[in-house]
Amino acid sequence: MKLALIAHDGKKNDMVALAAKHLALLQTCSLMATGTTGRRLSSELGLTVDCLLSGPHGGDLQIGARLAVGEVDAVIFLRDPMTPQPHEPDINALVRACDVHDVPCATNLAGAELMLQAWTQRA
Ligand SMILES: O=C(CO)COP(=O)(O)O
Repeated sequence: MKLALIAHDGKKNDMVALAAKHLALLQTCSLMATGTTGRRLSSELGLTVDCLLSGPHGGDLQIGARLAVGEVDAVIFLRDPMTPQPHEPDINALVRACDVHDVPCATNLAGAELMLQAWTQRA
């Protein structure tokens, strides 16, 4: 599975904990992530992650571009709904691209858990 992982700063600890919980599955995936998220997953969990640009510098758009050409199977995007983001248009573009291309996109922990549990049962 080609999985994109993204977390806003207020959700990065949640992302690391989620990935730690599902480490065995994620080790079988081809992972990409926005820069800071990816570096944390790599350094703290030893995951191999294709780290793109940081979100505010275009990382969401890079993932969206890959998704549009079939290079992303699913997205976990732990957004922080309480903190305004300078690159809100990029975030909306990525979520829209998921809807346009019917790619599953979990934007909170509960949805991400369901997604990863479903993938674990299929694996
Ligand atoms: O801002 C982000 C997504 O919109 C996340 O980017 P980073 O993983 O580089 O912090």
